[in-house]
Amino acid sequence: MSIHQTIEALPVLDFSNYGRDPESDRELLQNLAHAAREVGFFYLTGHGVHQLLIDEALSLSRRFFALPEADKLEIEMVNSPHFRGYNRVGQELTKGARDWREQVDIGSEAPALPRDPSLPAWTRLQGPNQWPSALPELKPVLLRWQAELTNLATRLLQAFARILEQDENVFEPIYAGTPNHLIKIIRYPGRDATESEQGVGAHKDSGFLTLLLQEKQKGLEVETEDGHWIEAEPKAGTFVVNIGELLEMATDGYLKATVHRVVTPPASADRLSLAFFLGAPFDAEIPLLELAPHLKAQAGGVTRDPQNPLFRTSGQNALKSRLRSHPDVAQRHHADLLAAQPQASSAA
Ligand SMILES: O=C(O)CCC(=O)C(=O)O
Ligand SMILES: [Fe+2]
Repeated sequence: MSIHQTIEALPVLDFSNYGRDPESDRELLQNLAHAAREVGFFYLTGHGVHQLLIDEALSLSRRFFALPEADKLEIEMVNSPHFRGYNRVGQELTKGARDWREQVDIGSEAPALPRDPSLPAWTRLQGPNQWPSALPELKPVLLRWQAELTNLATRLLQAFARILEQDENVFEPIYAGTPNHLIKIIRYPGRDATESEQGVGAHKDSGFLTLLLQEKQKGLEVETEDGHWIEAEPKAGTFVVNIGELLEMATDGYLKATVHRVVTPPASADRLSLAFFLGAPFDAEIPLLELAPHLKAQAGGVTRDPQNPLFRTSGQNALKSRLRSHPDVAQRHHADLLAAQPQASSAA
């Protein structure tokens, strides 16, 4: 990558005029290319997601986390072979260490497939979500959230295709039909209620793109190429967008998935965020784009980490992340797969 100076803050991109006229598109795409290559993280304004929906999604998430524990445990993830549902604080691991956050994972909804040893193991990821009976309003709002953010992430992916000098629809197999996405609603308790600073440990996201909504409390930090951390504090009206491992793979490292983490909030504060990960359908093969020579010359290859092998089949990649992040689910439902799995590294 091309970092020659210390970056102090994430860039802000305004998407409101995207697609209206070639002149403003050119400027936006230039800024996007810059942001994507320099930090791999940026704030997005003009995203078109209605403030009322944002407010509703945040307030219902808060109400979910305020429910009595028994109501939350009704949808505990360990009940779901498909890694859906609620995790208590300290239940999820990043690089083998506990993340001090509670969360609900909601994926693309589809019927579970029969356990058939002749099917690839990642088919076990497909299945229904769990929804809390104590808060029935949560489901319709998060389904709208899924639909809106899939739409936004798709438009962003088209813009990424353009900065890669590809056809705008080169990633269509990723989002046409039934796209694969994951929502996490997350609450990070304050320092008085945790045992460490690790809200979520340093990691890369495993999908194509992540869109993150932060409520008010800061804590997200992004690692720059020169190894320092910049704060991505909440900015009203914005999403934080970042690149995941699948986009790194598709571009042979021209675009990089950037390492980030969340630091536990101070005592008596807490932090709420909603993360949306656009992945690829589990049966999709991640394409390796044929980049123009001047782009290819800047593609440094995919980061090789023996602890974190990357697979071209999307489902295999997703299963790897899920098994190591949720050892309780893995033990209960997928013990037969564990011996074959390498440990550590990405959170989602
Ligand atoms: O909560 C946040 O701000 C970020 C969460 C995150 O990075 C993740 O879940 O992958
Ligand atoms: Fe992340």
